[in-house]
Amino acid sequence: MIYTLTTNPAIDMNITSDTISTEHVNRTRDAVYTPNGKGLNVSFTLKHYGIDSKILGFFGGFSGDYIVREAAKVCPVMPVQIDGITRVNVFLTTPEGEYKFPNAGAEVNRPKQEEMLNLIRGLDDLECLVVSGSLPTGIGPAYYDELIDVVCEKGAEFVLDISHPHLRQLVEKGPLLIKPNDEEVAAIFGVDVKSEEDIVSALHTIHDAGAKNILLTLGGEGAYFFNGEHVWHANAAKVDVLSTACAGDATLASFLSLWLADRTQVEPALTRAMATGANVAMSAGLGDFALVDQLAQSIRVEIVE
Ligand SMILES: O=P(O)(O)OC[C@@]1(O)O[C@H](CO)[C@@H](O)[C@@H]1O
Repeated sequence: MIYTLTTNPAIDMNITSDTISTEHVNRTRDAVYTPNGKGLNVSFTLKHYGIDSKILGFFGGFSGDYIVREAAKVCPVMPVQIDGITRVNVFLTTPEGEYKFPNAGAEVNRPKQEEMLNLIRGLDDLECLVVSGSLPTGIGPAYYDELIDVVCEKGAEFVLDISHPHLRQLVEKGPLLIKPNDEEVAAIFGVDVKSEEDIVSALHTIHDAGAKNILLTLGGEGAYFFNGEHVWHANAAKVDVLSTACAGDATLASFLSLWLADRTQVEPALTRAMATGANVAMSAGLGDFALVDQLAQSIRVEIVE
């Protein structure tokens, strides 16, 4: 069974405003509220493609209750209940572009952190843990080591989609897959990714450091995948972007939906990933995936090394 762990879930509030000014009241419209957080988005997208997963995370307050209730309609949820209130993240679309305001998240104290570690220790069917997103208040980066050590003790695999600088050390623990973007690769691994030559070299550096597979996303420039043998490139579908929130999570999940079960299926997995990510960027939240097949027609995947 795949489990997703969202250390810092959120209700995403997507709103639109024609103006953004400190001088006037900024009236907003078209509010869309969705139960989210990076790992939850992965579970929802996997479910769309017929792959079961279970959701782990820290949840509290009215917002936490809402997320657990809504998520449970899609996948089993195993919450660790915290005392604070799960955050609400704001995504504001304006004529100039999108503003993202992720909140820090309610505190998760040490007993709750241990409760999660024990919960994972007790999972008899754990095959792969997807750890996604930021750490809330109260949790330091060493917690990622604790989580991964529990997963490894159980003989399971793990996927990391985190932007914490500690990712540099965590790759030494041999993640099955990491999904950085170009900014994260530059900031965390200190390597430039301006040209294809840079990118291929960066992928080798990260693989040599311990990541078994790397899915490097580059927004409008598409994505690269490296499995230690070959490097693939897929272009990005051209779409009218409404909100990029959730697109990266959907890209990761849709890739996993084909590739986890059969790791030779890189081309179809990358095609599905790029089409799904583009479709999600056309709507607030994850949207309905309605245009994935159509967008997939415009994706070309090639081996570049
Ligand atoms: O603060 P994090 O955990 O890095 O990101 C949280 C978040 O922005 O990521 C998702 C989109 O990827 C949203 O659903 C959610 O609000």
